[in-house]
Amino acid sequence: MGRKAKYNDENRPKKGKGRKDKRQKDPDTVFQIDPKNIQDDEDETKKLSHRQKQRAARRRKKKEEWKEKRKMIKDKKKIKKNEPPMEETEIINNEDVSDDDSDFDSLPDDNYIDNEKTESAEEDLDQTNENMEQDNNEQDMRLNIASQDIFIFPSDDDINNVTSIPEIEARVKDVLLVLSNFKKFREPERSRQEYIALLRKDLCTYFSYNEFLMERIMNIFPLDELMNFLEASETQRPVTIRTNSLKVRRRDLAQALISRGVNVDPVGKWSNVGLVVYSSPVPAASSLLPVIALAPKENERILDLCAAPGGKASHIAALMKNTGVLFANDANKSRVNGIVGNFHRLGITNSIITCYDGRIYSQIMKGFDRVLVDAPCTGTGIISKDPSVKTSKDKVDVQKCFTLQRELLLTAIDCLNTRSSSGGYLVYSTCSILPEENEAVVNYALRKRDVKLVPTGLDFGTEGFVKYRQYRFHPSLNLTRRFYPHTHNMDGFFVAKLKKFSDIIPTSVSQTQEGNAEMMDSN
Ligand SMILES: C[S@@+](CC[C@H](N)C(=O)[O-])C[C@H]1O[C@@H](n2cnc3c(N)ncnc32)[C@H](O)[C@@H]1O
Repeated sequence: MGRKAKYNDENRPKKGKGRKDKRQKDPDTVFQIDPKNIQDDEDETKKLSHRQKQRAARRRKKKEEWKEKRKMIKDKKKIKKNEPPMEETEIINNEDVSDDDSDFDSLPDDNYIDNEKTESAEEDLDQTNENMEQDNNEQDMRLNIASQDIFIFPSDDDINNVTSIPEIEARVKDVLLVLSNFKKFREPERSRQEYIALLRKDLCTYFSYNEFLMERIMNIFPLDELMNFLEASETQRPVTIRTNSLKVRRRDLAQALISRGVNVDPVGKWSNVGLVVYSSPVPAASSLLPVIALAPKENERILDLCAAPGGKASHIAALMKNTGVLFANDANKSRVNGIVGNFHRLGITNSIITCYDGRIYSQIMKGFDRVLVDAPCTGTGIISKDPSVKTSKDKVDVQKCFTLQRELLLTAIDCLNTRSSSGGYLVYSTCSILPEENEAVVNYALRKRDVKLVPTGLDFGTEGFVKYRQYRFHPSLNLTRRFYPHTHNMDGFFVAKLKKFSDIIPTSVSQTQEGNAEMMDSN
């Protein structure tokens, strides 16, 4: 017997182990930036390989050298001040070389201070003690750091000849720690860029990315979020299915699946057709988002410009309740055949399926109430599904993608009917997380056509970038939404919704805007 699906029942009593146990857990973050996690040398030596021990020895040696340097600098300062009498200087030096704080407290003062000394000598002594105390505090602070495992920047040989993944993992943790408090943990002669470059190299090895894509991803996220994203992209997102509301209600579908032993749950309050499946392979929750944002209405004329294999188009048809007309287009003929098959199976009867290059669609047909552009992209949001993205995408791929995306988006806008009584809306989406394919493409369309961004209607997701590195986008780009595997437990995705106001094609564009666009082009 399956279990009954109960919706709208928030107070359902908690049951013991069961399907909830199969929920995908949050990603385990191996890399945590926590100074407390640093081992001292002794602990470390117990677990280390031969090469690691050699490195640890070099670290200790370097530490000693640092201590010596500090001591010399301090001694010089003392001499400059010309304060303490000889024996006190010795005491200071003794204390100075000691690693044990208790040395200072236990100094037999009386044995070292001549009772015959003048008042001014006593004042000198007070001053010296004060200095010593200060030095002591400083040293305490230093020792706190020294008692931890200070990360010594590796030599080129060490960088290039890492032999094991645990070594890389340890080094990534160390570098993250240094970067988390750069002033405190850096080596003075090393720049932040050097640590970042080392981190990038190690992350590429650890997670198997090429340097190009890793650099792009590192530009998007702060370090702690970066690690979460990389970890989350190693794990497949939960499978989500959409109820075909043309044939069945979600409640009945869930019941049918549960009675066949499939573990399902509603995907979330934001969708009334999605079900999360806890043990099988198919599309992700993010694919529901663009259609929810498009908000198709009955009896409208709607275009899905890049529709194959028809996942989102069939969702649109269902929301239209098989009324109006849905044009489902794709440039790829064999993929178009997939749409035909899927539409038959799903009982969709309001559609016309076409196979054109989307970039010329406005020359074939126009006057749509709504258009969806679910654009072809680099797929950097779905790395967990297609890990080849990690190594196969380069600068040229990104350029090719955003050039095509811009052209498709402009044509899609031209296909929209400005005078539509119910619509005039367009949704642009990608499964990429790169701003070049998302905010920059939409920003380009804002300059080239008479359109404005409007809220997506999705009440979750993070805001699109208005600023990204040195680039500045139109402030309304904050209305677009980004979705990430590590924050929303779904594939990486981008959704923007635009409203068209007229067929006017703006000609004059401010220099700054053009400048930004050129920067994105040359990026
Ligand atoms: C992200 S997929 C679309 C997925 C689809 N919306 C769905 O939900 O099933 C992008 C699609 O764009 C199509 N495509 C690529 N270049 C195109 C072009 N110039 N015109 C129209 N479609 C194109 C690809 O064949 C691919 O099927």
